[in-house]
Amino acid sequence: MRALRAPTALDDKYSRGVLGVRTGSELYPGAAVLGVEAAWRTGVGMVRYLGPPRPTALVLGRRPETVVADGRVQAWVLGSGTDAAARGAAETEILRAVLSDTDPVVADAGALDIAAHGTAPRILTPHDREHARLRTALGLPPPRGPRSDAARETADATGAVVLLKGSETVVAAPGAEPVTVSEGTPWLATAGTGDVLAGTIGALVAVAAADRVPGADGLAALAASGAWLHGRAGAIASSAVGGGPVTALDVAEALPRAVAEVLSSV
Ligand SMILES: NC(=O)C1=CN([C@@H]2O[C@H](COP(=O)(O)OP(=O)(O)OC[C@H]3O[C@@H](n4cnc5c(N)ncnc54)[C@H](OP(=O)(O)O)[C@@H]3O)[C@@H](O)[C@H]2O)[C@@H](O)CC1
Ligand SMILES: Nc1ncnc2c1ncn2[C@@H]1O[C@H](COP(=O)(O)OP(=O)(O)O)[C@@H](O)[C@H]1O
Repeated sequence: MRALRAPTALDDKYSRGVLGVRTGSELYPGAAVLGVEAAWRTGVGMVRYLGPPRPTALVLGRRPETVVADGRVQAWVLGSGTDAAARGAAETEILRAVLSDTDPVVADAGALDIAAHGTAPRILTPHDREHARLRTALGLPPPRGPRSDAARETADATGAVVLLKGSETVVAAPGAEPVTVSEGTPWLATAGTGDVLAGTIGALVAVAAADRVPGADGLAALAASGAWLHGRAGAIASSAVGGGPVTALDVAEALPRAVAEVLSSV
């Protein structure tokens, strides 16, 4: 499966995929802006953002093209900039409904606990600390030994693709050999780049699912491609400032160049 395709004369905004995003909170509104920005910059037909008032206002301020009305989507990003401990009953019910449906889901941060279960095709995107917490909740031992072994075990236990973030990002699909993505720069170790990654992968999944909902192997390939594009965008953003530091928003803004590089090489 090709993770990226350029639009053609036959495309419209719906044929290119619609991504639904439920991220951000009053405490972490910026995470919503970063994920939505990244999704647009990766190339998707439409982004629907559904969240609390403050992040909604900030998302619209930065990206007025974002649709904030509910409606059909081809994939979801859930959880960046949210805290599972602060989630209300109504939001839990909505997330459960999404996770027991059939549209693919990218789950980050505050949605990881709930997305460990569900019938929807799922990509979980923990960093190491979130991964350890998730394993505890699942009754698995703390991660020891190679990160890829632990990620694979978590993928097997949840039935989801597990993308374990770090300087080396591991992508493990249930029952399959994990792959490692090391494209990027240590400058990516800065707040909010994980929120950008979730939006990037969400866009790739929505575009692919507009054609056909991917199976676990396809989802894992899209997750790895998203991690690679995100790493490449970080490297491009740093090069643009002579190899200097980047912010998460810089990474999102560099995504179109990373996408263009890939499309021009095929
Ligand atoms: N702009 C936005 O809106 C952004 C929003 N974001 C959102 O924030 C949410 C939480 O994400 P996260 O990854 O920080 O959470 P988490 O794994 O619970 O880690 C917390 C642990 O870190 C530790 N710790 C704290 N300070 C430390 C220090 N100085 N040096 C070393 N350790 C330190 C601290 O440990 P302790 O204090 O117990 O030692 C604590 O246990 C999540 O929703 C994410 O999406 C982010 O993406 C950023 C941009
Ligand atoms: N030292 C590093 N080298 C390369 N990439 C890194 C490094 N540290 C973190 N990253 C990448 O940066 C992102 C950080 O995500 P995350 O930990 O969720 O941060 P946040 O929650 O602040 O958004 C991930 O994509 C991760 O792979």
